[in-house]
Amino acid sequence: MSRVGVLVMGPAGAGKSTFCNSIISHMQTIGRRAHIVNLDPAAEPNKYEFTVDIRDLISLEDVMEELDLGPNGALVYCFEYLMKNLDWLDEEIGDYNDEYLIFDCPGQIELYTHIPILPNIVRHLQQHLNFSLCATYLMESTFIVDNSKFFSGSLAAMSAMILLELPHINILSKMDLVKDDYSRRKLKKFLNPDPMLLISESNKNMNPKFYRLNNAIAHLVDDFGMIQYLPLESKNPESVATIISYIDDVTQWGESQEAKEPNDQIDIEEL
Ligand SMILES: Nc1nc2c(ncn2[C@@H]2O[C@H](COP(=O)(O)OP(=O)(O)OP(=O)(O)O)[C@@H](O)[C@H]2O)c(=O)[nH]1
Repeated sequence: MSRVGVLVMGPAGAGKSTFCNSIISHMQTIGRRAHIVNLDPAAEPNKYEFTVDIRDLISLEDVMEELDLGPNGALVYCFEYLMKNLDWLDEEIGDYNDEYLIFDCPGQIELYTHIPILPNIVRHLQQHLNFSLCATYLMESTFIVDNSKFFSGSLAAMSAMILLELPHINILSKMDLVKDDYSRRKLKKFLNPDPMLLISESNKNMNPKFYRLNNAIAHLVDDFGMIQYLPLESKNPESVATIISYIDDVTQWGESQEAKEPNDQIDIEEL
C-alpha cells in the first residue's frame, strides 16, 4: 500500500494544529500509526512531537534575521529552500510506509492562492514518495457568519482546490463556538451552499460596488460547483472521526467503504 498523507491547510488561527493533534489522538485511540510533519518554519511547540519538522532544515527566525526579510518573504524563502532540498524531506519521511502522515501547513494565505511551491511539493510526494494525498482546508466558522465573508473564504478554498488538484475536503472549524440558533442555522446553509440563493439574500443596501463584487464571486463559486464543507469541533472525538472517515474514503485507506455523499449524513445538530 502507498502511504497516506493529509495536508492540513487554511488561514492563520483556523485551528490547523489543533486538528492535527486531534487526528493523532484519534489514531492512538483506534491503534493506527500516525505522525505529524510540520511544514511551518515558525511553528510553536506542539502537544505531540513532530516526527518530521521543517525547522530542522530551516527556521523562519534565522531567515528573517540573516536575510533581513519580513515574515512572509522569509516563509517563501524557507519553502524555496525546501524545494531545493527535497532529498532532506525524502530522507526524513524515509520508511514511514503504511502509516498516516499529517502535514501541518503554515497559515500564510498566499501559499494556497498563487505561489506554485505547495503544488510542487504535492507532486513530489505523489510521484517520488508514492503518497496517496488528501487536502483539507479549514475555515473558522465564527468568521463567516455573514454571506460576504463566506464568499471570500470560499474563494480562498476554491483557489487551494484549483492550485493543488487533490481530493479535497473543506472544513468549517470551531463549530462549538457558534452557539446561538440564528448563526447555527446560517452555518447549516453554508455546508452545502447554494451561492445564488445566498447572494439573493444579501443586503441590497450594501455599497453597490461591494454587492457587484459579491455577486461576481457567487457566480464563480456557483460555476465551480464543488464547494461544500464539513463541520468540525476538534475537541469532539466523534466529529474528528467523521472527518477521518471521509479522508479514508478519498485516500482509499483500508478496505473500501461505501461511498458517502458529504453532508447527507452530517447535520450540525448531530455534533
Ligand atoms: N473552541 C475551539 N477552539 C479551537 C478549536 N480548534 C482550535 N481552537 C483554538 O484556536 C486557536 C488557534 O488554533 P491553532 O490550532 O493553533 O490554529 P492554526 O491554524 O494552527 O494557527 P497558525 O499555526 O497560527 O496558522 C487556539 O487557541 C486553539 O485552542 C475548536 O475546535 N474549538
